[in-house]
Amino acid sequence: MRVGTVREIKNHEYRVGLTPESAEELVLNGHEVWVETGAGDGIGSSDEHYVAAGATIKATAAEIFAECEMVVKVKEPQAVERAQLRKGQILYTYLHLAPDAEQTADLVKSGVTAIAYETVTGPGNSLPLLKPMSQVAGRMSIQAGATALQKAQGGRGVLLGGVPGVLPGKVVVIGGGVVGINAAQMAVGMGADVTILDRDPTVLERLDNHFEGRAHTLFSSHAALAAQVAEADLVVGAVLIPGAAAPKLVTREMLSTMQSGSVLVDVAIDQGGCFETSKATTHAEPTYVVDDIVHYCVANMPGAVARTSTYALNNVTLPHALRIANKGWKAALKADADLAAGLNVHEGQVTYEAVAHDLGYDYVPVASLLG
Ligand SMILES: NC(=O)C1=CN([C@@H]2O[C@H](COP(=O)(O)OP(=O)(O)OC[C@H]3O[C@@H](n4cnc5c(N)ncnc54)[C@H](O)[C@@H]3O)[C@@H](O)[C@H]2O)C=CC1
Ligand SMILES: CC(=O)C(=O)O
Ligand SMILES: [Mg+2]
Repeated sequence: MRVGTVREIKNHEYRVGLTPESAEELVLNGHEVWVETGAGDGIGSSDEHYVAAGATIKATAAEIFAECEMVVKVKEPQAVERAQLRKGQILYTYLHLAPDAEQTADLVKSGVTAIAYETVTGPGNSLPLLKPMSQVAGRMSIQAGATALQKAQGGRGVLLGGVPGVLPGKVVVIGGGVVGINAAQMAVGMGADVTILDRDPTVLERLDNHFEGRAHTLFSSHAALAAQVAEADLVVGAVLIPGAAAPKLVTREMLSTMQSGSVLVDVAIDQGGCFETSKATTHAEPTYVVDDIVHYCVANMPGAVARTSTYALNNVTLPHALRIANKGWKAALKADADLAAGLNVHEGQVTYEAVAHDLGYDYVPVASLLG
């Protein structure tokens, strides 16, 4: 199969779909790999690195979209990229379709076979292709929040760890999954006062055991959440209902109960965000203020630490990319129900139930396409 990867064009996105090492593995499996010139610059991998791995460098993304049977990316295709997708082509990348009607409509129209990293499953309902980026974003959320809390950034001037004789800042993490535990880990490490809310008793128990008293856990009722948010210096939004738009848990009304200059970091923004006042921002302009509360809502946080993130991402995406390239998408999905869960759109049909439900498309189960 001819597999291609392009330079990412989302704002300040420096990751790349295939590292030179991944390109080499595809080549060793008998595939042809095309790479857009400069695609690896953001991770310190030059065109020469890719050539040494056996890949062919192409001058434009257009050649790759036109000629490759599978395009491996990181972020959802932008409008100019979507216009180049076509029937018979596989797109393998993050998509986050449920909150993105425009992208979904374009993918449906294009006829492309789109496999979303974020809905590929693993043992015990895990999301192994989302996990490493959630680890990165969870850890970064506290760095981002701590920076935003500084006065010059519009924050209320609180140092999360406090100092001897002054109380630490209060961090509230909503959602205790992968993002949540990594955020809490960083906040605890800085010496903040940390509370994690979740609705899943198993998750709460796991967190309680993990932190051994260094973080509090709390069932995420509306009332408990409202009370915690009112007292927080930093709130991290880390909920997920797989594939679906995030529930709006922090309302605009709740902002008025918070202290001026407090900070909201909405990591769940890629699924639409879990604060009513969230709107996606970019690394170039990561924050904005609503009702005196600083909002940080960057949808591609891991892009800022592109080298760490690209290698972490390739570790989990490459094995499936190899299976798809070796067997073809249909046989690969038929052989692996976890990979089949990644198919979101195929030849104009929406094959992921939560996306179909949220955006009003007919739902076509993947199994019905595999024969
Ligand atoms: N902005 C960015 O750059 C990135 C964003 N993400 C996003 O972060 C979000 C979280 O991802 P993960 O931690 O991997 O998901 P996860 O599935 O590991 O954890 C989500 C948690 O939310 C909990 N939850 C669901 N409803 C809740 C409610 N009403 N109150 C409290 N908790 C609730 C679930 O029980 C679960 O424990 C996802 O939307 C993911 O796409 C991930 C990586 C990068
Ligand atoms: C998960 C995601 O949206 C990202 O890594 O950018
Ligand atoms: Mg997005």
